[in-house]
Amino acid sequence: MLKAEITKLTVSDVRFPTSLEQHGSDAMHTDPDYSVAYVVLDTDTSLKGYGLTFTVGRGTEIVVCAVQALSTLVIGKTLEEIVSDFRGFYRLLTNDGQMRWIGPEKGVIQLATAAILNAIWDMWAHAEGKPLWKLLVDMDPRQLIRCIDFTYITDALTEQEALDILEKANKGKQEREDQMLKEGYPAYTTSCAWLGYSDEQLTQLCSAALDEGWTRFKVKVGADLQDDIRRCRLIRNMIGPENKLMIDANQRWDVSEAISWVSRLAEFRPLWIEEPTSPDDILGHAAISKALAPLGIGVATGEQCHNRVMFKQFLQASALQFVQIDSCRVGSVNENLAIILMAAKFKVPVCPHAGGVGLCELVQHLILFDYISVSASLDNRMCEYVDHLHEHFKSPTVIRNAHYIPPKDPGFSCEMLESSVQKHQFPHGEVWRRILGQKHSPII
Ligand SMILES: C[C@H](O)[C@@H](O)[C@@H](O)[C@H](O)C(=O)O
Ligand SMILES: [Mg+2]
Repeated sequence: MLKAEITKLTVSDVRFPTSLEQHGSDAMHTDPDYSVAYVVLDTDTSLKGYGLTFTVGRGTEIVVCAVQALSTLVIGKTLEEIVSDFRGFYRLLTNDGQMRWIGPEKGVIQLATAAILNAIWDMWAHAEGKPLWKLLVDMDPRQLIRCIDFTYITDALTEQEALDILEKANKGKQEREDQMLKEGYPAYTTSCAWLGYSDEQLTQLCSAALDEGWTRFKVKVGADLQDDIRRCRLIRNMIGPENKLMIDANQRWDVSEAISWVSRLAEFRPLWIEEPTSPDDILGHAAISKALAPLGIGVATGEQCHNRVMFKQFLQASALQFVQIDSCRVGSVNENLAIILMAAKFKVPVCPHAGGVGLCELVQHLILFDYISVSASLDNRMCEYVDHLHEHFKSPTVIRNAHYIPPKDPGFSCEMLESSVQKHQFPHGEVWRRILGQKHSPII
């Protein structure tokens, strides 16, 4: 299977009209249509690879274009050539002498890189007949290290240190894998409290979630302080003093505003404030972290953090207390391995971001790897879950008692149902023809 040669890359613009019901809405993204640039790699054998990157609607066509631009670097390669020097292949994609100018390693081009590399990892896991988390867990630490590009991060984490972290975590690995298979990985839910939901909806969804066994809840904040106070009070009263509450402002504030706004919400005892300000403002996050620490509130960020270099600086500056890796924002598994290992070195918990379509499916593999092979801890750790659009995936996430149950099917859980892809293609799929055909649609 490793000898398979990639013969074709197909990329589609697939969008779901979630904005019609305000699913996924926050203080900055008030009308997201959860979307993906969806990649299918064909080979000269029956082996295929499926990958995606997440977007929120308009602009997905630009990511599709970037994937097409990168495709020339992929077609004609065998899986073996790629994975036997995965670090080299990562650099080939991210350091093309001309295309790196439109990055480097950030923005649209990095989203496109993620979609392609996610498809390669999916193909590799398929070739080995394992779910991706298991492929990673079983991999020799030296081989894992050879998948990572350490350029620009050796002042924070050397290859030797990364290897030491992995080797140290060898102890107890089997027990942790067994525990995960039995109990699953702890999750929190965001889908009760999107910003555009009414108080009635919030109450109803939160009460249903409590019935299902959820104990950790995230609430969107940042548009209006009085609304935030009312909504946080409502949720805290419903979930009681013991359950966990997190708040997420999606980059809405300046630094001093973030500190004063969150101080007003401190009475509801949020565990963290997520993305309080610009995702690029490392020193701003450090100032917010310092100001909120006495209130027992941490800072979480990562869903729009460009790359490992940014994460390095966040960690070096003590600018975050929760690392929110994202399976589609940075350079796929390769770059997330670097981030997970840096977080371990700095002893900061990883709590992945998954608010989007497909993000839960993908990131569960990475957090299972983090627990089994790196951190060996569940302290202050949980993985985000949103209850939207799983029905479009061939191997959707399985949640039991508010825990992610490890996927068993081979691959990276990226494959979507062909019928879903067809129907939701933008703008010619049946769903969009219908919506765009209606005059005065809120989406146009
Ligand atoms: C537009 C999206 O739904 C975001 O609001 C979402 O990813 C969010 O920040 C999250 O943390 O889940
Ligand atoms: Mg968020």
